[in-house]
Amino acid sequence: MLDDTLLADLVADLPSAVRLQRLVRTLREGFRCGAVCLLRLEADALRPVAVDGLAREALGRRFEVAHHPRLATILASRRTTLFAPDADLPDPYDGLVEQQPGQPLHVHDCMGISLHVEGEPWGVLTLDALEAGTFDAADRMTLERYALLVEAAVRVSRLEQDLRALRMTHQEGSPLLSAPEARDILGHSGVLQRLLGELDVVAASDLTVLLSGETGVGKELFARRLHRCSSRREAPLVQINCAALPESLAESELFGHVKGAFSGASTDRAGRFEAADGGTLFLDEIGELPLSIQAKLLRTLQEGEIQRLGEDTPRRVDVRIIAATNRQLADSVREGGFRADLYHRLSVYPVAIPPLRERGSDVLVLAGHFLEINRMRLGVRSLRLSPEAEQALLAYGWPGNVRELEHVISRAAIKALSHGASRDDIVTLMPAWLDLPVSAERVVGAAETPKVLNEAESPTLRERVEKTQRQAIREALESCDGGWAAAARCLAVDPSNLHKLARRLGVK
Ligand SMILES: Nc1ncnc2c1ncn2[C@@H]1O[C@H](COP(=O)(O)OP(=O)(O)OP(=O)(O)O)[C@@H](O)[C@H]1O
Repeated sequence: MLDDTLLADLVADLPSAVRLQRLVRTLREGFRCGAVCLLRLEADALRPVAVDGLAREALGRRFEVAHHPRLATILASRRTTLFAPDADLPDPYDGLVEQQPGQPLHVHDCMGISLHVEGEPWGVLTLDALEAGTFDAADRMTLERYALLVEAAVRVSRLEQDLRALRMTHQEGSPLLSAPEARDILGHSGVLQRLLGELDVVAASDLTVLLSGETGVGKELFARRLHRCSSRREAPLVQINCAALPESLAESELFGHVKGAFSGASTDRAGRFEAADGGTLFLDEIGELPLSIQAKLLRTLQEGEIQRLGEDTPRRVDVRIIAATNRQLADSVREGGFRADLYHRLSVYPVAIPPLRERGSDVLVLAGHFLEINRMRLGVRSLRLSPEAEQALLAYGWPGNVRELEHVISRAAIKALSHGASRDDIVTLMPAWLDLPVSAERVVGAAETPKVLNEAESPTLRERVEKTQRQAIREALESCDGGWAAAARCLAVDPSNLHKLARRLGVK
């Protein structure tokens, strides 16, 4: 019966995340245990990719193999490892297994097996039960048989991913992306996953990207991912925070200087543009750049050349720009604090990163990630959230977004310990430790529910790109008083190409 279900899912046309999720559910039902977790090996850590019976925040955890002897033991063997109920090795899921009222607090039976795909260790599968004696020698053998099916499911999912990446390559004429390894942006919500999909495509395009979003939404992580998924990934990603740049130093920081250019310039020095040559320059907090420097930046973007301070000859640079802002730059343009032409030049491909309160239960996945970091940092056996604390996190509005969540969890863990919680037990964080201000409670409204687009409704990539191109051309024309030559310069494209493109897009 179990074999039939697993085999049917293996050949069914399912998204890979759904296939793996169904697989762990089927195994949990088949083994009648409390929790099943499929973890993928990434460098020195195991990351859950599908769980059933564990708290949702488990998906945000990352278990360093060196700190989890049970997982290390499972990984080291090709056979099933069965831990005796009284084994004194700490269980990574202590406190994370969903419990029925009256069930014991700690996991009692645990077994697991390592998984190998194409001859390489891929990860592990673990099964946990809250009652001692749930697993016996026969289960051990059965798990070994099923491990082959799980490996097959993983291989199918991987092939599907490769195929999708390959299709994208043909459509876009770009090199194969390394997207599967770019996994540092945690979250499973539809709104985030769609954005990441879009980001991986735009990464390969070499377009200038303007990332916008509230403070703490992860703009820097997105910029890093864009670089990592681009053909420039082997070249440097150079970052500069425009808000921390005094006007007097900004020009030399960005473009460099020669000896004697100003008092204190004792040697020639390259600026960030030259440092990023061949790679990406990330201009963080671009909205804070002084107006005088904005003009120089615009010239560089248009001409692909920089001039070191004190030097006459320009130097060519090949740099992709990613800019980020937590301001409404269009408002800054209207108010005169930001140049319209630079704004259009930067927002060739604008990406709005949604605030945390619009990402549904991602807040729990991220909380799991920060709980695991704090568990290790503080040397606690297990750190988890009470159901009430989970509700409080889901209900809060997160004006400081992920950064605020990170601080809230770190603070709560320390408070719990300083109020007497024992490091050797399961430390459960209660709402009081989270200390969330009541004023920022989230108002859940229709606007916050991410709309799930079906295939028919969802615009294709080409439609999205064309829409953005149309908008960029209109805005450039508007700011150049309808002058095509000036608009072409503003967009850094050849005027005849601009005419052709505008005709094709119906702008002309
Ligand atoms: N999806 C995510 N997964 C994991 N960590 C995240 C995620 N988003 C943000 N973070 C973490 O939250 C913190 C804030 O992120 P980041 O500095 O990228 O935000 P930002 O949008 O650039 O903020 P600001 O506008 O204030 O500079 C960082 O520690 C980052 O690693």
